[in-house]
Parts: sequence; structure tokens; C-alpha cells
Amino acid sequence: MTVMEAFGARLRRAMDERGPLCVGIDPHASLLAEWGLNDDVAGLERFSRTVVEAVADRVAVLKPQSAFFERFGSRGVAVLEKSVQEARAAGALVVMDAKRGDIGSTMAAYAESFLHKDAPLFSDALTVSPYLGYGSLKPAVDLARESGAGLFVLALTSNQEGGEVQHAVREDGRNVGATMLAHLAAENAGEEPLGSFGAVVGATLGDLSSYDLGINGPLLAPGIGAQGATPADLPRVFGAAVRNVVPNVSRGVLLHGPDVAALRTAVDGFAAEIRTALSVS
Ligand SMILES: O=c1ccn([C@@H]2O[C@H](COP(=O)(O)O)[C@@H](O)[C@H]2O)c(=O)[nH]1
Repeated sequence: MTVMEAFGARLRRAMDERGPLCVGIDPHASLLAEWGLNDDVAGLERFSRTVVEAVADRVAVLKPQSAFFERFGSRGVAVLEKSVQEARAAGALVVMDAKRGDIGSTMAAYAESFLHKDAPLFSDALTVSPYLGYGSLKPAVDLARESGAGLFVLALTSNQEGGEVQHAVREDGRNVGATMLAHLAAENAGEEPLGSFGAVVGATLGDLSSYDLGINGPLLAPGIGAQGATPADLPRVFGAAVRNVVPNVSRGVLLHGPDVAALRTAVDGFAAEIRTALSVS
């Protein structure tokens, strides 16, 4: 049996070769309408196919937002399966944004759904919520290691409301977000060139210098474009950890569809801005 190389190593290579940009596949009803598509499974399929065709051969990571597929029931999930498989076949890594989290015994089933190498929805990495306790994620950590997959744990999310949970201070004086980062640093200790257990840290959050972002793992950074952050913000927000940042843009790219050339131009524009921002940091 061939064992897949660890996600962190595959991601590092993809980022070095293609740049770090992650493009979201977020088929909002409003975007389907703007693309002249119906808000139905056929529209969903056309939308996702177009995004994959336009960008999967040029970005390091594609991030389908599962919610927009689940909205259509089993036929929507079938479209999601196909999109994941086509994106991976075109050379992009796929981060499934499903934000799963539950008690350990149920978490094991979520892990089987997205991280088992034979699962129809197998993805290179999965977003997970640690708010049932970081330890509840252990089945996903274990299966990810076995499959060569990765996780992105919600640590400091891009939305303002996240602060009431993530900035809450524990008895040891550390806040919850910082605690998640510390768990991830322990998970990734000694891994080269990059650990497989990443954090979600919003690009919208301003100065994060009070946090130790040196987790030796990737930092998935949503919030660029529609949520107001820009590539130029990345060095200020992430400091020395910026080399491990995977900046995500969804609507900021998708609003340029359905024209494939226009989508590619938008992606190339964000990629160039990110390159410039990182080269001066
Ligand atoms: O903290 C988080 C975690 C996840 N997201 C997801 O990223 C994209 C962002 O989409 P935009 O259109 O670029 O705003 C979306 O799928 C969110 O669910 C996030 O925004 N913040």
C-alpha cells in the first residue's frame, strides 16, 4: 500500500511552486444569480465546474464551502464529491471547509467521512471546530496522520463574534485562541518542512503580535476581499509567521465569473498582490 506524503509537506511544495493563495468555492445563491444560473443542482454543478476549470491548475489550494452544497441535499453532496475529485486531479490541494466538531466518538465518523483515503469526499485537509475541547478532535488528528491529510482548527476566526469565545481568558491566564495555537504547535513539533495541523486565523484581525503564531503549521487566513482585508495586510497581521500563511479569497474572486478568463485574471491579480506583500515583509 502506498502511503500518501504528509499534508504539510505537500502543502509546502504547492505553496512554493504555485504561491500560497487558496480560492474558495462558495456557490452563494446570489452568485449563482449573478452568473445567470438557476439556484438548483444544475446551477451548482455548472458553477463549481467552472471554478475548478478556471483555477485548479494554478492555485495551491481550493476550499469548497460544504454548506453551499449541503443546501441541495444528496445531489448537492454528489456535486461536491465530483468537484473535490476534479480539483485534486487538476493538481490543487483541497481543504474541505465543513467545520466539523463533536464528541470524540462522533468526531471519528466525521473523520472517516473526509479523511479516510477511500471516502468519496476524501480531502487533503478538513476545517474542524475545537469548541467541544481540543481533545475531542483526537480521532481526526489520528486519521489525518494515517492518511497523509491535515486539519485546520478554528483558533481566531475572521468574524467579530468569534471573540466572545476565542478571547475568553482561562484560569492559566491564556485565552482560548492562544490555547488552540499551543495545542497545534505541540502537534507539529519536529515536523519538516511543515506540520500538517494548521490553524484558521482571520486576515481581518489586525495586529496579532500578542499571539504565538509559530505553530510550525499552516495558517489558513480567510477574510481577504469581501470581508475587507487585503493582501497588503498580511505582513502586519501575521508578522514572522507570514511565510506559513495560506490566504483565502472566495467572493473576491468568484464575483468575476462566469467568464473563465476573468476568473483567472482575478486569481492572478490576488496572487501578484500576495507575492508583492510577502516580498516586502
Ligand atoms: O474564520 C473564518 C473561517 C472560515 N471562513 C470561510 O472562508 C470563506 C470566506 O469567504 P469570503 O467570500 O472570501 O468572505 C467562507 O467560506 C467562510 O465560511 C471565514 O470567512 N472565516
